[in-house]
Amino acid sequence: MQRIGTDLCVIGAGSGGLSVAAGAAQMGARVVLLEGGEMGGDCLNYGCVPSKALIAAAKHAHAMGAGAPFGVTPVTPQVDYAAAKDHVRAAIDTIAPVDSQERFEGLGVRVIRDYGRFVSEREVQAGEHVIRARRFVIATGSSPFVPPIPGLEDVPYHTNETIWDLRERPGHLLIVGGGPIGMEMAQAHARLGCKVTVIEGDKALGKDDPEAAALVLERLRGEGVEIVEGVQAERVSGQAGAIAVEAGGARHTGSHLLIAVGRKANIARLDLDRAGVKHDRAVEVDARLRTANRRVYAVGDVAGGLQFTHVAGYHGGLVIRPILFGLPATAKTAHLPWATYTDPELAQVGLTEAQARERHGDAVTVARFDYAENDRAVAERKTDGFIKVMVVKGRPVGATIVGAEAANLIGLWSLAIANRLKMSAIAAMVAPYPTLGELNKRAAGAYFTPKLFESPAVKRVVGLVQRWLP
Ligand SMILES: Cc1cc2nc3c(=O)[nH]c(=O)nc-3n(C[C@H](O)[C@H](O)[C@H](O)COP(=O)(O)OP(=O)(O)OC[C@H]3O[C@@H](n4cnc5c(N)ncnc54)[C@H](O)[C@@H]3O)c2cc1C
Ligand SMILES: NC(=O)c1ccc[n+]([C@@H]2O[C@H](COP(=O)([O-])OP(=O)(O)OC[C@H]3O[C@@H](n4cnc5c(N)ncnc54)[C@H](O)[C@@H]3O)[C@@H](O)[C@H]2O)c1
Repeated sequence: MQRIGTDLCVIGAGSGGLSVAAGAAQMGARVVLLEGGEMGGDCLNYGCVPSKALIAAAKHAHAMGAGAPFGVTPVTPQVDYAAAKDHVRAAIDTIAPVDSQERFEGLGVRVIRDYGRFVSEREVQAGEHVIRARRFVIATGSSPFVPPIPGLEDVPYHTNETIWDLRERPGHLLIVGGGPIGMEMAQAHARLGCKVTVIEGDKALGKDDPEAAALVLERLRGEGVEIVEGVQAERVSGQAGAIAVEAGGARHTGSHLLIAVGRKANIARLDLDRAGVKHDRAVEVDARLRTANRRVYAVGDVAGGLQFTHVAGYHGGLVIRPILFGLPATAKTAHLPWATYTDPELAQVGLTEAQARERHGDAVTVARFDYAENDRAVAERKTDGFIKVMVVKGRPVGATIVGAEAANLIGLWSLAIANRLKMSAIAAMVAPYPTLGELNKRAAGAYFTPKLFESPAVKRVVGLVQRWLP
């Protein structure tokens, strides 16, 4: 057994752990980083990167059949599904060096490729090493939750960890779960030529604004994706190539099955009780991301809040302050955006309209602008969509965008909320013409329109000034 003494031990080399390790090492701390699986974690290997790469391939396939309104004869694309998966692999391989053991060792981090578990309040064991550290950061992420559906264990199924290795194109992909994973994969596979059925126990994209989600679902249905809502998958049967899912009294049959019903925090291997770290289904943290053990922090998916790469990165940046400098830092959530990369994209930051009305009642004004009124959207035939901004006392408290480039557009509202900017600051911005970026400015304009153009007081003032102006 080799004993190592260090300032900081980071457990998990995904989006959160890598942010902490890179920042701390570059600022002079001695850092040990443990990773039991692949460097880069879920996002690089099984999540964001492969999903966005497959979506990109699907977008190309879709475009080949969608040129008619532009005067371009549609053709049925010849999809080589295995080659699309090669593209997915290439995207992962291109990004992998940034998250690699070599790069982190180059930054001065000691990387140990093994799973870690607490053996005391101050020590973690990983293989042949026992690491005693001043501070620990748990950044072990999450894994696909596989529900105990009768029959599932006897049938071949995929999760987000295995679907990227599938090289034969599914004839008919059954997807259980209509959250972001389910819907992104549904549209991508439909566009790559698969028949797709989504079985959703409640409402598909149910965590998002219902009006915006409905627009996405309408598009997916229009592209041939069958979406069955309000029915739980109750039983699974069959074998490779012929699988049946029974749900709500109906039997859905397909060739392949993807389970996408949410995540479970990776805490089972950690022996958290040995460290006095409280946990339920995730590690319990306070607003400063501290656990019940004052030497131990938790960041990212394992901390049980919003489960996104940029949130794990944000957490990582935050905990460096107390760990390195002893300064307090509180995690805020109001400005954290998320996006679902369907076409149209669906993005949210802060409160939805329903949440804003519940919290602020009549004090909320909803400023809205439609893509159909944006000239660039018209030129590109991307007119499906809208932006809604929830405003209280002149400041945005939330924004919902559904439509082309929604994920890019939402960033401005995160900036506004993070810095408590007023709507006047967004209205003062000048966006180049013609861009989708104008949508943000026009939404701010829509907030002021009734105040300026429908106000008798403003009309009276203008009338008065005009009488006296030389
Ligand atoms: C299909 C899919 C698509 C997604 N798309 C997006 C997207 O577009 N945008 C977005 O923001 N988010 C997306 N996400 C979510 C995103 O991947 C996660 O929020 C993010 O990876 C969380 O980072 P993390 O550092 O908390 O955990 P992870 O990235 O999961 O990293 C945790 C690491 O810890 C390791 N580990 C676990 N236990 C131990 C242990 N005991 N000892 C040592 N190592 C351990 C694991 O092997 C893993 O490498 C997607 C997720 C999925 C599944
Ligand atoms: N674009 C992105 O940023 C992105 C993409 C994919 C995933 N993610 C992250 O990964 C997380 C997990 O995604 P997800 O889609 O697996 O989870 P999710 O929890 O968001 O959605 C799962 C869905 O499955 C349904 N469900 C649960 N049990 C069911 C059953 N037995 N039968 C039918 N339906 C059932 C739920 O009602 C829910 O709508 C997301 O919440 C998000 O944080 C992000």
